[in-house]
Amino acid sequence: MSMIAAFYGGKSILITGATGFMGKVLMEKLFRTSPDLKVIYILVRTKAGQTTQQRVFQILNSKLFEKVKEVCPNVHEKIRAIYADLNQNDFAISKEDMQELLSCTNIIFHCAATVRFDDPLRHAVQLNVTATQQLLLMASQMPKLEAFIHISTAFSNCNLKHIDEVIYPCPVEPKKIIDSMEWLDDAIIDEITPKLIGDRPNTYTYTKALGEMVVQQESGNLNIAIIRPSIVGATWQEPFPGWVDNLNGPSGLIIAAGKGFLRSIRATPMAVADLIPVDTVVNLTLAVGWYTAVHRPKSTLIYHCTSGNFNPCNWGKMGFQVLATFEKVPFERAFRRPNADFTTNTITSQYWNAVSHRAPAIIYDFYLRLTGRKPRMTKLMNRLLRTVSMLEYFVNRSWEWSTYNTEMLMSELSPEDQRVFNFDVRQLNWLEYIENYVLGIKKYLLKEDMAGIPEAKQHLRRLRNIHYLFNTALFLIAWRLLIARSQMARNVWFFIVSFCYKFLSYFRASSTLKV
Ligand SMILES: CCCCCCCCCCCCCCCCCC(=O)SCCNC(=O)CCNC(=O)[C@H](O)C(C)(C)COP(=O)(O)OP(=O)(O)OC[C@H]1O[C@@H](n2cnc3c(N)ncnc32)[C@H](O)[C@@H]1OP(=O)(O)O
Ligand SMILES: NC(=O)C1=CN([C@@H]2O[C@H](COP(=O)(O)OP(=O)(O)OC[C@H]3O[C@@H](n4cnc5c(N)ncnc54)[C@H](OP(=O)(O)O)[C@@H]3O)[C@@H](O)[C@H]2O)C=CC1
Repeated sequence: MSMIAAFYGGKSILITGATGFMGKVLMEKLFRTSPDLKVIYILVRTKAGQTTQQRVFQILNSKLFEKVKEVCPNVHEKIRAIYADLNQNDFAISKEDMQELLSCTNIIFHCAATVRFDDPLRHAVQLNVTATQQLLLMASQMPKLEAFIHISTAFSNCNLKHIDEVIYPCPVEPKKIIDSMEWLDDAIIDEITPKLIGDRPNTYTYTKALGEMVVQQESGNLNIAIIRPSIVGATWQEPFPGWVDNLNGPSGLIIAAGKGFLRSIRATPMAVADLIPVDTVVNLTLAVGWYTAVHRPKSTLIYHCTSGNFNPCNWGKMGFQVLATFEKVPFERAFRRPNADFTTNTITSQYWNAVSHRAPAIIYDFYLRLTGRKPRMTKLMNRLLRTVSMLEYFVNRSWEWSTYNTEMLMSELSPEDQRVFNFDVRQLNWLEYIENYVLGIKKYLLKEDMAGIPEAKQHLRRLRNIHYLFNTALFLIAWRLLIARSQMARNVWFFIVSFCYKFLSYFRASSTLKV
């Protein structure tokens, strides 16, 4: 019997960010392994015209939850969606709901965050710092609370090369930052943002670091742990391989490459691609929840959920395997044939951006205009290149994360728990994982049918022929222009033609002799 699964039985669990990528997998695993848990409270806001109930209904009826429905048929009754907006005071939770949360919650998993790299500082602080502070305040009023698990990121201190399982202070206290957001206007905040984030690349990593400081400062008597995952990718094993439902991390770029939009990227092939499957993160999170509640460590423990020091994969290997998978299972209606060149040189990268990205977009838009349609490719390409430029920071560096606490926890688990809540990435086969990841993107994100693969392959063959034709035409035109202008080019041309003529004559003569 799994001790961790048994621990969550009968518990009331509060999850923030349950509608997000990680939150959904966390809920799924909890229901599947501990179907006798009492209730999962989730804080949900309304979005895209959907009520909180409709959002929950949609999640429970998704493919991800198919196994859960077999193990826990009454899952609908065990999930309690509470309307909440983490941007509002007291999260805009009603008095009755708040009362229930305060009096019943046993465990909190705080996953909600804004993960956008370019969020204005005010918004990122509100969600990643102030909301964390408010949740801690709520937690301190929960008499039955056993553990508070905060999800941060391994990149919260990405300005350092070696990162230990400790909280590193930021120069300005989070409380001061929170206060200043109340009275500074947006223009001034924008002006001071680069100074505040310092050598971090964006507001996301900076505010996640501030969030950790808040957790440390406001922990009081709470039993707290922090989890720092690296780049979270599709599921490795559970509930099935390759599940993914958003464009964050590498997923968006894999689509862009598979559809032939992204053909080159400024990335260091030997830099470590510190990907971590989402089910691995969830298994570690649940194990940490159990350990923190049962063993009550004296201080706040931080757990790095990374792959680099256990089983490293680099961007070159990843890119190669992604392309190899496109050969077997191409995406439908590609714009160009998939091909991704990694370059470390800024000038080469700019050259490829002009030749492989902007020029084809301009030509295609010209074609759209000619055929009476609205041009759109240049706009799309500009957005893609902006996205790529924001991710470049992470594909040109390697980090070392110490994993003492994660390894300690692994050794504390029973063999059964090590199996059911496996977070040992040494067992992960990267080539298989990346192939499943690409397949998962095709199935669950792009919703493409596997039956369409022959047609997609046919389409790629057509694109290859167009590519050859286009290059030949371009070469002939360039050559013709050169011949018209340069005596040297004419001489070379006559030399080649006469050489070919002599070769053919010799070949004809020798074949006549044989007869
Ligand atoms: C063979 C090749 C293989 C290549 C593999 C190489 C992979 C390298 C990947 C490196 C990843 C490194 C991630 C590091 C993560 C740090 C860890 C964390 O904690 S961080 C936690 C993880 N957090 C993140 O990863 C957040 C990253 N994302 C962002 O911060 C923002 O989306 C944005 C600033 C990039 C764009 O903002 P903005 O312009 O305002 O626009 P919107 O947001 O509204 O979207 C615009 C359009 O772009 C689309 N799209 C969206 N995302 C991506 C993507 N990743 N990619 C591509 N496309 C993407 C989106 O669908 C939309 O399309 P459409 O509707 O117009 O057709
Ligand atoms: N994905 C990754 O690569 C990594 C993620 N992490 C961390 O893991 C955690 C989960 O990330 P992930 O699941 O990928 O992120 P998602 O963007 O998929 O999910 C974010 C969640 O936060 C919720 N949320 C955002 N704003 C509000 C708000 N104002 N009120 C209520 N809820 C809100 C979202 O709700 P809604 O659906 O309504 O928008 C959603 O449920 C985050 O803390 C992130 O920093 C760490 C490392 C890597």
